[in-house]
Amino acid sequence: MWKNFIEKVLQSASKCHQIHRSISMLSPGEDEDGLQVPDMSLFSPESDEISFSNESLDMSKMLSILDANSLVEDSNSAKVLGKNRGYYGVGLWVLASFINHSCDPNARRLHIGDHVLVHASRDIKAGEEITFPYFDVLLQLSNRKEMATNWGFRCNCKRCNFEENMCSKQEMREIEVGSERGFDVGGVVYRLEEGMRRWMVRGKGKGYLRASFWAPYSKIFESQNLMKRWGRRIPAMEAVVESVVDAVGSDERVLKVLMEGLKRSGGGGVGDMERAMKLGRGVYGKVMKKQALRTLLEQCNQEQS
Ligand SMILES: C[S@@+](CC[C@H](N)C(=O)[O-])C[C@H]1O[C@@H](n2cnc3c(N)ncnc32)[C@H](O)[C@@H]1O
Repeated sequence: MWKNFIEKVLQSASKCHQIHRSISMLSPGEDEDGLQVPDMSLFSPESDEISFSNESLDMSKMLSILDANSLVEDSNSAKVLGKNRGYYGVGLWVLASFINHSCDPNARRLHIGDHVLVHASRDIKAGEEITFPYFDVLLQLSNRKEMATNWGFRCNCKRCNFEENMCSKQEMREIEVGSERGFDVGGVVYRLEEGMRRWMVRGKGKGYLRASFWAPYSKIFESQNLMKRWGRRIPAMEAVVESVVDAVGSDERVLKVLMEGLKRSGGGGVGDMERAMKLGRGVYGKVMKKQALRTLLEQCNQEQS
């Protein structure tokens, strides 16, 4: 699929000046300091006239650009999954290509047919850079660093910097190793919560670390036995979910744990549902996808008529 995709894009770029020009504006994944901010008019529908290109393509630049900017129909980007994976779909969306990665993202993307919608996953301040995750951010710092390194960059977001400081603590490293082994998830969560209390980690910092150790937290919340065994020594699921969503935005996996927990505890009343809807406001499921697709199609029809 990757090969077909590359061939199609190169063919379109060699035929159409507009396509060639807009792809050439994208980052080849390195030496970004020399890149110019493109004029927004390049992306306006008026500049969409087809004009034939007779410029020859700089193949190696084009390939680097496609490598650094192509997305797959998944939360991961093509570069993270590897070119030889059987994707369900892979594409290049020029405007979305200007969005950088952050482990503390404020947006998500949703693929609908051939369209990609980028939507806020939490409140965004005026002037704040829009970022979405290129890879799973519910992972601990060392794993995220590895993925960013594979991509060819170092994430310098608020969360990574905060965790970099925390991870210099010997105890934190032990918690990381415990989490990687995956045997004693209760012990990992208990040690982390105790550590955060002693190190006086509050607010977003707590959410960042809980997001990084989401795997052990979710294993406990999904198991009645573990919940019984650890009881009050670990925080309530609702409090953990709330802090994770507040720190890194909504995620289907976090909401799933919340909904299943509410069902088990006999919750799920109107108040619970309202809270769950509020926490899940950055996640759109199949129904929303269908509605968005319908709206897109209606708009396309209106433009054509
Ligand atoms: C899809 S482009 C993103 C937009 C690009 N930065 C630009 O200015 O056009 C992907 C490339 O951006 C850079 N990048 C993305 N997120 C980054 C981050 N958090 N820190 C540093 N570089 C990043 C990497 O070089 C990556 O290969």
